[in-house]
Amino acid sequence: MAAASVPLRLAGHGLGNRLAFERDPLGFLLHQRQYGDLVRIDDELYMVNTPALVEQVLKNTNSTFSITRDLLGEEIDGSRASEDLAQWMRARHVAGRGVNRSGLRAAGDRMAAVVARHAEAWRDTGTIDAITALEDLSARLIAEFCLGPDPGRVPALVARLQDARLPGALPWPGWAPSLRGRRLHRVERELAADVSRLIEERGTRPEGPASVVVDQLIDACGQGVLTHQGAVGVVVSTLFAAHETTAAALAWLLLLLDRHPQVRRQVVDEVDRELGGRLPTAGDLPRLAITGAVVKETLRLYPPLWYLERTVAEPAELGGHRLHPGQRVGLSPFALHRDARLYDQPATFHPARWTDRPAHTRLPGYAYLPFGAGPRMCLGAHFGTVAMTTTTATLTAGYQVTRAADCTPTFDTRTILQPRGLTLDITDRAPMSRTYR
Ligand code: HEM
Repeated sequence: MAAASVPLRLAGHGLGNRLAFERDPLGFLLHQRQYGDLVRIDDELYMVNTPALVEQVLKNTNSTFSITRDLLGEEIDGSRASEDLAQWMRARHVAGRGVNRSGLRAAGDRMAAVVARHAEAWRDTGTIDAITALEDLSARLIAEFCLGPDPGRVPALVARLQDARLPGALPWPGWAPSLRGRRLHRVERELAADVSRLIEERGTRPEGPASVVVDQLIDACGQGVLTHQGAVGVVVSTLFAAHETTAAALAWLLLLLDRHPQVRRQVVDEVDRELGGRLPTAGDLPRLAITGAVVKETLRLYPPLWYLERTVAEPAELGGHRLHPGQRVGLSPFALHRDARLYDQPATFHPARWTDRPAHTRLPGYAYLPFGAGPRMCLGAHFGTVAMTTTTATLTAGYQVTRAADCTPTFDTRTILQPRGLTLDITDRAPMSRTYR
């Protein structure tokens, strides 16, 4: 491992760094890298900037380093001995068995039909707000996947939970955050109640179509591995973690295809050649190599989770520097993915880097992290990739998706990384190309 640099304060004192981080988070993350592999932002926060140090932090999460906020931003006890952590790890293990490749194969075959239905409605409207429409789609995809073909109000409640969490564009008055917190908890309770009812209904009527995820959870509850509340919790967290990230990634992907018509042409040719006008199934995806590379490259340039953080739980040494419990360590997939030491022309959208001379054959481990890594790696990495590839193939096969002339999207980093203000025009590609209708 390269020796870590002396930790540095960029702007002379810690507060300056914090303000710079808040003002322009992405610019700050790219800027701080030049100060070394391990950079001190202030007494509390350090950044790691190399795959080797990132590996040390992510691999040792749940022991030396911990996650101290849940997916909704609430504080939790993530220490090694915590019962909450043990319960979460059991629940994620069981849910993970349902999110595996065989569980996904059946769901993947149904997925394109859901995308096609949404796309027709978008085409009828003509113009869509990308984030709202894609969140609606991904909430539906993940709700069906977790809970079966009839997830009731769950997709709509997931969208409401998201709204309740997002800070407004204007600063909040002092009393407002507690109002927002109350609203967030109300929607969370409603969502948990609906999920709980759907799991119970499935438990009493085990015949008929359902989802592998919910059946795995019910089995685990029956064996005493998991409580009913634990099963509900993992579904709520999964719904929430899945829909916003997948929607943001798809929005970036559609924006990139609009900006790079020659790549779009390659995707259209591949989809026409491999699918011949029908909807994609899970079995088609391995042959959609260019589409898959576009998905990978989008997640490299615009990883929705652009910044990850851990709290030091036990005395640690990182890059030759001692860290103490309570201090925090940050790492940025966004900055790592744009590091010229790891990627040629890192700021260029170049999907062929994943197919022509596969970048991953030369990349060190922990250099490509859209889904994180280690024991807390994303539970839905495979589902997210399948959902993005299926959606891209279905949309490009049938429709022309272009950025509306009057919109200028900007970087939104308030929660995950999204193209704020992206509006898309959806029209039929060519009547003959849509034989699946
Ligand atoms: C393109 C889409 C997605 C991206 C970029 C993404 C990214 C991530 C990342 C980076 C983490 C790790 C956070 C950390 O280390 O602190 C994570 C966690 C998680 N993701 Fe995803 N995700 C996506 C889609 C999904 C989907 C589809 C699901 C569910 C099927 C899902 C479920 C989860 C869960 C449950 C966690 C928490 C894991 C834990 O803390 O143990 N994600 N995601």
